[in-house]
Amino acid sequence: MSTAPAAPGDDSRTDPGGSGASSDSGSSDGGRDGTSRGDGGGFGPGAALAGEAARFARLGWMRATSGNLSVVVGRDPLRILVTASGLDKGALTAADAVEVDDAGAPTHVGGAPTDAGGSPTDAGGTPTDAGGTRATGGAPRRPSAEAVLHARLIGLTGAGAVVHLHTVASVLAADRFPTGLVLRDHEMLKALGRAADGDLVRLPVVANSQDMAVLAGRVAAAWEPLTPAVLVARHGMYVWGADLLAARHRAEAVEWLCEWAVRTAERTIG
Ligand SMILES: CSC[C@@H](O)[C@@H](O)C(=O)COP(=O)(O)O
Ligand SMILES: [Zn+2]
Repeated sequence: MSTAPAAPGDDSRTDPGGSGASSDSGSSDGGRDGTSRGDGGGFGPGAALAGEAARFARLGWMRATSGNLSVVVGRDPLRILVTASGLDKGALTAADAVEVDDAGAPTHVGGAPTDAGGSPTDAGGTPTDAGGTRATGGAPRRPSAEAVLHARLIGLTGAGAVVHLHTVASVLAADRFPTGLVLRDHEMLKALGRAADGDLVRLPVVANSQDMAVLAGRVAAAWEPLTPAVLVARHGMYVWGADLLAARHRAEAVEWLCEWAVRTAERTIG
């Protein structure tokens, strides 16, 4: 007898081994598997995404439904839980997340299995017309429009979590430093895993695109192995880490550095 696929927000299905628990800054809020208790209530990756999103939203970094977060829940094959699209990121619940594969395609659509392209199928693999990924008893949910980019970054970097935030300072910095934000001699660089003295760090900047394949290609071409962030012009930042807590701390550092750079440029250049 085959096992029924778990609902996308079903946190009981968490794969602790694949959740990115090997944080470089500890596990999230005490959760042994790095998935933590989130503000959305409960434990597991869905609750962790909701909790992180609520935290970022309180900072004003996920306004107007912007931004999206993801966490790895399995490695073989790669399975990623990503926030659902179009929702208020300050008010997510544990069920407001969708599991996707290494290409960013939903693995469960309408609670049913999918084919290799993410299209819904019946138990025998015949395509069906189910409309969207559905948490148990809930409304249909689609993965973030930027799930493809999350999957690409996780595949490239081996990260356990990715955060995408629409912060004002990251957009201002990308405007001001369109060829990349070069930084050195900052204590805050240590939060990015870099040295505080003499280490030249460049945050890459890429042009925005509404075509996720194009944007993912730009980010894939621009990212640098020692620098866990990319700025997207007129859009925001992508930051990654071993788990959600590491990604959060790095995002906070990127925001701090962007704000410093922009304010300093205003003061010294005008
Ligand atoms: C204010 S809409 C922003 C979106 O277009 C997108 O950039 C974004 O960050 C959120 O998309 P989502 O599909 O909700 O994950
Ligand atoms: Zn965005």
